[in-house]
Amino acid sequence: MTSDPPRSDAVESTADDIASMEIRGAATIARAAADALATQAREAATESATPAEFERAMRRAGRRLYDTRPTAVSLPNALRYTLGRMEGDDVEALRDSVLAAVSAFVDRLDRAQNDLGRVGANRLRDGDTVMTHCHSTDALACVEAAVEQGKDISAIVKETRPRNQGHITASQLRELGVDVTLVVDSAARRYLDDADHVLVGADSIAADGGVVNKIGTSGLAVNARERGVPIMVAAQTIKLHPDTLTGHTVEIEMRDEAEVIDEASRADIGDITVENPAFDVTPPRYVDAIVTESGQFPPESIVTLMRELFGESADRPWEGPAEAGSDESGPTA
Ligand SMILES: O=C(COP(=O)(O)O)[C@H](O)[C@H](O)COP(=O)(O)O
Repeated sequence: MTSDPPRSDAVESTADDIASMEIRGAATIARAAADALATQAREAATESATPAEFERAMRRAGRRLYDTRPTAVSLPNALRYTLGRMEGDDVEALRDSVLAAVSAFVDRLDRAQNDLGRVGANRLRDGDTVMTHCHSTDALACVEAAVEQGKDISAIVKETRPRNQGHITASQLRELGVDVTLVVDSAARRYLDDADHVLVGADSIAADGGVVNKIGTSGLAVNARERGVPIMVAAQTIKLHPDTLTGHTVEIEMRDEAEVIDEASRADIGDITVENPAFDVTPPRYVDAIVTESGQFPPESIVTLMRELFGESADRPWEGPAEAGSDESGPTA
């Protein structure tokens, strides 16, 4: 029986932080996972006697990161990009290939966010008000670029229960000098009359143009459409979910009920079921534009971009041959 290669502390702590949402948001998760793999590669290079052992250590690390949260496809796409470029005949070459891939991936993330910010900013006019939901660095990049273009932008920020990521958005918008009005989620429809755009990010975008984002996005989009407010989704292309090309659906994470209600209140109420889905799917017909680093797209045409980027299928390089005694046994999907 082969024993498992050691996993870096950086991988363990990054995985724990992603699961507990210390590290959160699709783009930030992708970057953290890539950085953790770089550390794993450096450590595995000193610990592995053979190239096969190195590859196994990397796959095992990838699998640990993959298993943290299921919905943001930026995470498997980060693993795909970095582990998919692992190559070489000896341990040093393998290590260097992973380090080069991580560095290229992180550069790409930075560039993609800046580029999509400029595309999104072109949709915003001087004096516009955006309504936001949750906290999206891609969405904020659009506002930041608009402000840099000298436009005066205001924001109505939904608090985003249960974890109030709207507070992070409000604080970062204030740092940009944007006027912010914070509202509870249920006040969104009332305040849509004051908004010129709904501006949200995405955790995953399906081949049919459906947008998976923080729970509450779909209701906001339906209300916005009814009010005639355009819905703009800011999402770099690592948010495109290649598995949906072959008919797979995106798994929606269900989180702990303790995020919704404390134990004492629950005991007072009596025997109830509490559900806490973290994300929902906004059908493409409610989305006006998906803003990416490659330009803006109507949701229906996102499939073409997805095919260009991924072909017809997506590899899962964190999955290797099943090995006895290992926790990296074959595909689960
Ligand atoms: O839904 C969320 C975050 O959910 P959670 O807080 O549960 O991770 C964000 O809108 C997207 O991840 C996009 O973020 P970004 O644009 O930064 O990738």
